[in-house]
Amino acid sequence: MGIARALTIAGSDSGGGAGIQADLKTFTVLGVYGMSALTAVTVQNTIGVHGIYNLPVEAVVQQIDAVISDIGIDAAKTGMLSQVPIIMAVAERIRHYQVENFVIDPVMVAKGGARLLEMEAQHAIIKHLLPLAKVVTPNLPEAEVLTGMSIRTVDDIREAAKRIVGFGAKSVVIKGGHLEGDAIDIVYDGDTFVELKAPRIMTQHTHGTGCTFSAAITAELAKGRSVQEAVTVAKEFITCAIRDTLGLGHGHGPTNHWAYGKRQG
Ligand SMILES: Nc1ncnc2c1ncn2[C@@H]1O[C@H](COP(=O)(O)OP(=O)(O)O)[C@@H](O)[C@H]1O
Ligand SMILES: Cc1ncc(COP(=O)(O)O)c(N)n1
Repeated sequence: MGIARALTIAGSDSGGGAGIQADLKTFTVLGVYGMSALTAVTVQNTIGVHGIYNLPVEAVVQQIDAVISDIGIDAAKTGMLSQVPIIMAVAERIRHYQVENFVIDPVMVAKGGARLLEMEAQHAIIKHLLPLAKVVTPNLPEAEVLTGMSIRTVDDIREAAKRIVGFGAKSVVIKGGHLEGDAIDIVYDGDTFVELKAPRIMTQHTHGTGCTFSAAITAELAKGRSVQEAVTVAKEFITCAIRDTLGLGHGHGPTNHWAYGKRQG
């Protein structure tokens, strides 16, 4: 068996903390060969999103075809998808190649408030993409948009998880990064609920946490791990990355993608 291979279909973050850059760094640290299909170029740093240039849908499809037909993949994930035609095309290619280990991070809005997905594209994610997902990783606001619910309590989170699995995703991780108290994520596979719990780290450097977390899940699935094993490693990975801060930039800085590898010795 050769090296595990993973593809990220996402936007570029020039600041290097989120998007394609976070995904490729995470794949690398976890020992997985990373490839990318770029959907958009963002002009971004730790202060905010200063510009967005979407790529033509053909460019996205051609990148996916080029790497899968030649190098092959063991898992794929999506991040920023921007527009309905890109979502439709990605869904079609994932179905065509029968990608089983498919992780969707339903990125909608950057931490600073800039929209990374058009409003009308939210429904396209539900209809075309979620039924293909092995794991979908919404944060709380994204889970609210996907379900149309307002989520306040743990019972609400469980109800939202059931609805999202009802859309056809095999499993869901609803991330509690936006709550107060411990950083608790709820995993649901249509059968059982599992809590991933870590202490909340007081820091403003959480740019790219969602990208990094979903990339770690993807990397572990690419190695043949189960969903439960993959989310457990990913939680450890993101907790280390937030804790061992790099302190870069003047705003919301990136996490430290090397921290987990150092921890392993
Ligand atoms: N301050 C924090 N301390 C510890 N864990 C955190 C913190 N902020 C986010 N996390 C964790 O990081 C992961 C990504 O969550 P979140 O930040 O909610 O995603 P997103 O970037 O999509 O908004 C989750 O596992 C969440 O619990
Ligand atoms: C290109 C790109 N993709 C995704 C995010 C979301 O980042 P976060 O993980 O902080 O929500 C981002 N800011 N930029």
